[in-house]
Amino acid sequence: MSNTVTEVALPGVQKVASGKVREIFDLGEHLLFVASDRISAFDVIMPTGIPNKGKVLTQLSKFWFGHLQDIVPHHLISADFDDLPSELREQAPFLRGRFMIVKKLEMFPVECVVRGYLVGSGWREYQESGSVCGIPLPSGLAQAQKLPEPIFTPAIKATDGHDENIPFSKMIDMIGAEHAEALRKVSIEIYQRAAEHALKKGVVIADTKFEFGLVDGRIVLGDEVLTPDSSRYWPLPEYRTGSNPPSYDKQFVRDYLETLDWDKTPPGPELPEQIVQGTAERYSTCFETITGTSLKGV
Ligand SMILES: N#Cc1c(N)ncnc1-c1cnn(Cc2cccc(F)c2)c1
Repeated sequence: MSNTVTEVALPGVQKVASGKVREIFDLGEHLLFVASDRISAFDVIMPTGIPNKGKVLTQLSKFWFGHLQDIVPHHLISADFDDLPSELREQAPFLRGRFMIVKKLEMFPVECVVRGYLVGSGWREYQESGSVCGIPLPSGLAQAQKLPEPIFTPAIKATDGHDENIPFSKMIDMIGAEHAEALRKVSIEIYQRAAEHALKKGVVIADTKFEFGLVDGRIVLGDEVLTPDSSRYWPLPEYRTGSNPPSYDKQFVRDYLETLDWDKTPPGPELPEQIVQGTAERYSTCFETITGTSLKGV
């Protein structure tokens, strides 16, 4: 049977939000943030899941929340199975390792993107204008080159689901100068801390996206954080400038899809078992490399 994955449904709890690969449910005082094994490539969700992907991304978020909590408070309350309500422990054992019980935040309607390397839409914009999101950059930079300093390029979720870059001035209009400047500062600080840690482990975190909210007027880090779904992870040994470096986690899937006569529109094609297993191994290796611990027992 193919390892297909459907949206998570949970008995007795209301779903309040869903993304490509994650769902949020209302537990009353808190929220339940669930990561599925779904994987997307070229912005299309594949019908075949990657075993343990949701567990890896959840446990990576838990690691990074702890690693960064001296800089910024976070919304994670617990990722321990024993802390789930009893009816969920009994009826949804598949949640083990892939959920977070989180505080309810008053979310800012802005995605806080930090770019440390010149790649993707940033590279394309730089080639045309010498700047990224209106931020001028030195001339002569190569594709995937490390930027002199990380840049903050906020975005909003467009109606078609894609991220739309906005100028910092619009972020100020949306949430006020005090919060906009505070989010820019803390986003760059936590990206730098994480990127430095990852580089020591042989992983380049090229860019990432944070989401924040407020609790009692205080800024709190929400969503997932510094996962391969919210960030570009590159293996350092394969990192080169001048082309798009291979993705730590998704390269097997991307390379396989490029061999198909597929027009990159939904539905995505089923993934062969060897691609699934190879990708699952990349995710678990990524977790062990970044955290220095094993997923076994989670
Ligand atoms: N995190 C968080 C969070 C929180 N702690 N409190 C209140 N709201 C949110 C919240 C609401 N939507 N999102 C985006 C999002 C993320 C993941 C999956 C989705 F479907 C949608 C985040």
